[in-house]
Amino acid sequence: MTHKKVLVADRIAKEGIDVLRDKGYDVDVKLDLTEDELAAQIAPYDAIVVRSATPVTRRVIEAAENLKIIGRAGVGVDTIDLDAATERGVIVCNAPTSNIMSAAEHTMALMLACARQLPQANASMHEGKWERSKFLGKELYEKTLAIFGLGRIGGLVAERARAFGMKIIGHDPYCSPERADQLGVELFERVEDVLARADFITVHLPKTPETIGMFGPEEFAAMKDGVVLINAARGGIYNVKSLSDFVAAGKIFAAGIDMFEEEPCTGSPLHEFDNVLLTPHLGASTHEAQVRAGVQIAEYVSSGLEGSIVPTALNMTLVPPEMMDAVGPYVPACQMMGRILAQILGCIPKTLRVEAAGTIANADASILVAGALDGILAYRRAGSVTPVNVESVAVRHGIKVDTASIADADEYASAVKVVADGVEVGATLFGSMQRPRIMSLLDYKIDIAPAKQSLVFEYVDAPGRIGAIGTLLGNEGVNITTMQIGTKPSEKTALVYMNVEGSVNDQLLEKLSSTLDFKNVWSFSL
Ligand SMILES: NC(=O)c1ccc[n+]([C@@H]2O[C@H](COP(=O)([O-])OP(=O)(O)OC[C@H]3O[C@@H](n4cnc5c(N)ncnc54)[C@H](O)[C@@H]3O)[C@@H](O)[C@H]2O)c1
Ligand SMILES: O=C(O)[C@H](O)COP(=O)(O)O
Repeated sequence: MTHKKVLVADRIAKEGIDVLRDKGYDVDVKLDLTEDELAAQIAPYDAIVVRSATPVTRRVIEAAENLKIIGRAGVGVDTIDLDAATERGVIVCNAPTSNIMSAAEHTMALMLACARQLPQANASMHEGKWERSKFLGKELYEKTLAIFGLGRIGGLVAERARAFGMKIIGHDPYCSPERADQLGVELFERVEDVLARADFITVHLPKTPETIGMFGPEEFAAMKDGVVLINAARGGIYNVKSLSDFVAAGKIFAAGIDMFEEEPCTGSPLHEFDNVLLTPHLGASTHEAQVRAGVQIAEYVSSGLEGSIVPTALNMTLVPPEMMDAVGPYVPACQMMGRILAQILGCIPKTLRVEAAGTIANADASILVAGALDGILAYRRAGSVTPVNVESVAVRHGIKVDTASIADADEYASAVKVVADGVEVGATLFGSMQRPRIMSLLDYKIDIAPAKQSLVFEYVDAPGRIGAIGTLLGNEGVNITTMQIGTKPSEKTALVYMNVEGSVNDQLLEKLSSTLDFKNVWSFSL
């Protein structure tokens, strides 16, 4: 009998490797492979386990003929090409709670070390000096700590900082007021309001296009003189060049940096300063975190290889066969509807209702809710929403969820409707590939297979509107590939859903809105 093969490409705890071997897998540990070497050797493996040192690139994934699952023994998956994995049907999962306590404790260690100048004092002692007056520090007590990103690690840091008597403020557009209250954090909507108030600032954000470079010259200038800055999240959230300029100018008392844009990092402008405490990505480097990460990822990888639920799958939700048969094909449709609602609402909704109708009316709706919530939160979260974490994710974001079973799906065999803060979208599946098709939007009846990019217009119905939209888009080089019109005769309004190709930007949307008198115009990227 041939055994499934697992490649462990980064250092993980022996306990994790033991779990994989005990389950009967052939486990090879090959460390420090280059991309070329990994691409050349990956073909026979069913699974690969990595940390942050070994990127799993598109090239590696495309060379992986048997790969079913990529396991990240830790939190961040920014070194894994999620799109390439999803395209190839390869599950990507992580161990998102394994090292958060260690990362939070490392953050506190950096804060205290910065505040009391411990590295400088230690270096001075090792040089045989006794310089008591040189190292005058700051207390944490009664200082204001600003936390950017109030997720798992940000929350743990808030709890710990409270024990030091700090006042805690924060910014996280996706954190509910209830969670902020629970954590004792005063939330601010605007970044600049937080910057001006903080004595200490720590970031616990994922690496996204929004967060990379989130702190540049303007933000540093808006901070208090003598601020202490910590980054144990991802390199580049503080722009390194401008951070070093502000350290050089004496604006910043100290900085504690655990993460770098390029790793390994053995030289940077920050290396010049004694009051910048640098650690080589050590947030998760504790015995306890490594055992947890190794064992958890081994269990999840095994679940994936055996076809069971992988609770932390980031790019797909695996469900048991009986559930999958009934509602599984609706998961992508629910994710798509969630993404549409997120783009209409522009914020996380307070209420979410999922109605399953027709032949799926009596199936377990948790997977549909998970799909819808996953879509709504898709742009913001590091993790995915699955039936396993759906309840806690909803509570964490302050979303009240309810579900309904409707026996009759009108002219369809089955359908799902998702309503967020009163905004409705419905979909059914069509064809042998069971592709999602939107059948209603904002209670307008339509019937369209959504493309990657679409424009939606709601307006008071009158002759010539579609022609005018078409002419304007044509003039701007935007091609309409399909469209559907829905009307509400009683309100004398209409909605047109257009799949489009070409460059749709804010200027074009503004031009459309100002030239033609619409009730609403939306651009969706799916
Ligand atoms: N130093 C280490 O070794 C180490 C260890 C573990 C995790 N990490 C990193 O720490 C970071 C946080 O991890 P986590 O597990 O707490 O993640 P998380 O997903 O639980 O929390 C991230 C939070 O950031 C918020 N957020 C997203 N975009 C935002 C924005 N533009 N502005 C404000 N808030 C925003 C999200 O709403 C969320 O609450 C990640 O980058 C992770 O990779 C580092
Ligand atoms: O995202 C993470 O889990 C941390 O950054 C730790 O990364 P590591 O496993 O490479 O130490």
